[in-house]
Amino acid sequence: MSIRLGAIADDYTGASDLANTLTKAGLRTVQTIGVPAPDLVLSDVDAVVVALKSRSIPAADAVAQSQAARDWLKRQGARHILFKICSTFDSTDAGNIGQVLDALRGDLGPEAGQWPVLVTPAFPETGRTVYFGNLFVNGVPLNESPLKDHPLNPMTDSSLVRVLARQSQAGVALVDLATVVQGAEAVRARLGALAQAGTGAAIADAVFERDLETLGLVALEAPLSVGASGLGLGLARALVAQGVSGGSDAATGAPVAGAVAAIAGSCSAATLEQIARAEAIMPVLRLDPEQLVTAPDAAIVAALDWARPKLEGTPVLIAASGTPDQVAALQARYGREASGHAIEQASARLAEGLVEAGVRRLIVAGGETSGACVDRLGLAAFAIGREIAAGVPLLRTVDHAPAMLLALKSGNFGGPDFFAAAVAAMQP
Ligand SMILES: Nc1ncnc2c1ncn2[C@@H]1O[C@H](COP(=O)(O)OP(=O)(O)O)[C@@H](O)[C@H]1O
Ligand SMILES: O=C(O)[C@@H](O)C(=O)COP(=O)(O)O
Repeated sequence: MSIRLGAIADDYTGASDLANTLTKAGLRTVQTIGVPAPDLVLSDVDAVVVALKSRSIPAADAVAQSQAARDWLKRQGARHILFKICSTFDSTDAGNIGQVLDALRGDLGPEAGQWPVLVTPAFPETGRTVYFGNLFVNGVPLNESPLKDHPLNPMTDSSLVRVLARQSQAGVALVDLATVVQGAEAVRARLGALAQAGTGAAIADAVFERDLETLGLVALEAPLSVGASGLGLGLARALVAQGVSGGSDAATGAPVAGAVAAIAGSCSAATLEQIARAEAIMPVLRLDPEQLVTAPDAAIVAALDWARPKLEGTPVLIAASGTPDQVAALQARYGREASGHAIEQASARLAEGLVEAGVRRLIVAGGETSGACVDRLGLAAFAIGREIAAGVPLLRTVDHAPAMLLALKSGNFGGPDFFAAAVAAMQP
């Protein structure tokens, strides 16, 4: 069967966030891990989100993987492709949002000139709004928010027109809120004028969901857009209004028993608070991040020895996460990429060890961390279950024995009691 919407997500938590939004809006949605094998059978599916781990890899690799995902989605019939980026625009001047946008747009050939690509990370449900091209996180300019201290993509400029212009050759302009609130016709007119001027990409302001509905309607008329779950919401609502699906239920299935464990690799302010709160309800092991870099084998053996005897009686949480000062100190000693990569790989090996020890319900906090864990576990696709917190659905493995439930949490998402909520949502 033909799908109507294809999405390429640049990380796994972002993919499940988008899949959650599309499902809630009424599209029957599947999340795949990477470009699916040719034998994956899709039936009764309106939207597919291909999850890549391409946010913090060399731009050329991100481009190649995104093009492969786009080609697969188009073969499934997708007429519109959403490149799902982070609602906090996580990227560096080296990429990868602009470079992937340029490549996907370039592949459109002469058609590209008609369509400046709409770009907006706005996601009001989680406090991300864009005004005059500036991104606000819960009312705080991006460069003053906790994202300024992100271990891999510190965001130090809230002007997305400037940020994207440093990454893209497309020529970047703004569709301002005054235009968006006038409705779809005004946005079309603005994009038409930008196309005439040779502009290839437009950051679109959006503060409320109705702004994203307008943008989704217009974006759907073009082959490509770039945004976070808010734009996904707009696209989904436009499709549902056109009669696509309109009756999706989150996936249910046989209860999954087996031990429950959580791994945290996000160093976001939200996750640090969630870990502290989890200490009141479950055993929490705080790993020594330096040991994870210098002597990971010993650290992993010790952590699994700590966890195994507890798993039968209680969920456990194992956290590498550190404060901005601790992260900065580790990075000064071992380098940003090397320490991030080493800790991700150690987290992935812990996930594998926990599953070998009987864990069937796994919570992971952190996008890159989730990517590393899911890859190590060899999971291919997820059905989308009920929402645990805004942007975080319960995931059920597809075609995987034994069946597992997962929650892949973006570092920034979830309330202070997220771990308790996730454990409760996984109860049979
Ligand atoms: N204590 C630490 N010091 C330095 N880096 C860390 C530490 N703990 C985790 N990391 C790394 O920080 C990065 C967090 O990124 P990610 O998992 O994507 O979280 P988020 O969802 O908050 O962006 C990962 O590369 C992870 O390995
Ligand atoms: O759009 C968002 O904020 C999320 O879907 C997302 O992409 C989060 O990324 P991480 O914080 O790296 O998990």
